[in-house]
Amino acid sequence: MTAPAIELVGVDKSFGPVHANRDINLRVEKGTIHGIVGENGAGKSTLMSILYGFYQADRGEIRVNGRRVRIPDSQAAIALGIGMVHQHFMLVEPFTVLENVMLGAEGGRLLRGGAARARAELARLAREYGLEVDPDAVVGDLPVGQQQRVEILKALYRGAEILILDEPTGVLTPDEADQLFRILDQLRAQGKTVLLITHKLREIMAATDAVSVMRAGRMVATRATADTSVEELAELMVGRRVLLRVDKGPARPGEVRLRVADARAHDAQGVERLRGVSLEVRAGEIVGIAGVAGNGQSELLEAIAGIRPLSAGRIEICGAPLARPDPALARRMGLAHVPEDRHRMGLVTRFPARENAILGYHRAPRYGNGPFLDQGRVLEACRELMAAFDVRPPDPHLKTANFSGGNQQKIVLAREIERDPEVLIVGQPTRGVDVGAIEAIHRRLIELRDAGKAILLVSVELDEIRALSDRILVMFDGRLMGERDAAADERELGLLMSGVGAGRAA
Ligand SMILES: Nc1ncnc2c1ncn2[C@@H]1O[C@H](COP(=O)(O)OP(=O)(O)OP(=O)(O)O)[C@@H](O)[C@H]1O
Repeated sequence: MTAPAIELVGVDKSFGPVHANRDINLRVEKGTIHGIVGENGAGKSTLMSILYGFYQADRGEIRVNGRRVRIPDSQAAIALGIGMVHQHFMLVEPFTVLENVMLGAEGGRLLRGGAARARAELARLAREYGLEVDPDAVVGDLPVGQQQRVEILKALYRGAEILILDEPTGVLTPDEADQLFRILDQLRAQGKTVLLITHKLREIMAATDAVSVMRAGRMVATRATADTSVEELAELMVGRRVLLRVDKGPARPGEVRLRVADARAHDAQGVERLRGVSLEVRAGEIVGIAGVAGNGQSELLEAIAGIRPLSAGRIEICGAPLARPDPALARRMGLAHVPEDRHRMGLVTRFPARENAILGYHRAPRYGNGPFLDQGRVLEACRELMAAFDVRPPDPHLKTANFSGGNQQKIVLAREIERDPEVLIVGQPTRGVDVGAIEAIHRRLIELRDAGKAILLVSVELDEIRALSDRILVMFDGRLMGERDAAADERELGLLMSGVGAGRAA
């Protein structure tokens, strides 16, 4: 019998009082795709970071291909044939694909071969694994799906036999995700081993051979994928049954609270991203915007939030025009905004959680009088938010960067949602969030709707749009392609999302 590609025995890791990995045993067979699932903060990224040499385990043994190894840093991991595709890509944007792939690769290899050899090797890898990318393209100009291919190519170029992918589809369009899974299949067919971390249980069911479940730092189960189900995995992760559907009654829409009239906006390069968008959201309804990422949804949210200026058109919040692009003004008019990209906009990760919990709201009277914050009140508010959204650990003093990805997302959601806004605009509310937390977030959004709030939801997850929305608008190429109700046929929505179909929304 061949030795497993990876074997962990009794791996343990703490960060101060946080026991992130507890006595982990794991066996990953060679030539398989092995999924790792678990709630936010369960310890998945920590475990992968130990394998990639970012962190050192406090105790335990790592075996690669049957041999006991030490992995003091990422160079050592690479030398052992372990490659990592990060959630946030580690590419140098102004450099070309070829330069990025060569960058930091073993010096000797470059000297012997030079760029021509690297180019030939890149072409071979691209052919073998279906990883086509233009070697001379500037990485910053590529769509995320292609940037991710560059990350994979970089790992393969360094001789990776074992690839770790941490939530690789979070930022991908459905089409890009399909392509990624085809690439993973090819990698497996060539004998490579893939470790896949994802919150999307459907991906686990479709793509993996085996799946291991983590809960509160422990490895609680490993199953052959064929022998398990989404329901069982969800229950193993969360420790209770999870409602995978949202229950909601009919909407009772009231007054118009958000109006966008013929909005046009450009990006930094001068390209028109919003090409005359008009929509209304009433009190007591959720309007969902479906669409493949990059069709103007982000620009629409930013314009409404007062972050991006309009080149034409108008935005009204609670009956009054938003006079100028100013996020603080939009907030005072009754708007709350959960941005799509929490790293770029929602959080300052080097601040402790308590500061992020009031970010943008620090002038509110409840946090003190005049220019001085009442730290006691800030702490109390932060603790309340953390409890309402089950942020783990519920420690207001912890640096935000040290929360797991999903828990960072919960901090932003809690801050924006619990301010009692009249209008809530939310981008990708459950990206990177575990099934149990998705259930809670969805329930909260429906409660807010039923309490008479107007909610505009942007999500690339069609399931999420269909589960929550009372009306669905489909966005394509900076325009709204049509309006459908929540019972709309998935295929029809899919066609509208790809720009096919008529019936422009009012
Ligand atoms: N550098 C660090 N310092 C302190 N605590 C940390 C650090 N890194 C991680 N943690 C803590 O370790 C625990 C496990 O985090 P980890 O990122 O491994 O979770 P995860 O399962 O990957 O979660 P998610 O699904 O949200 O990405 C969390 O409680 C987290 O706050």
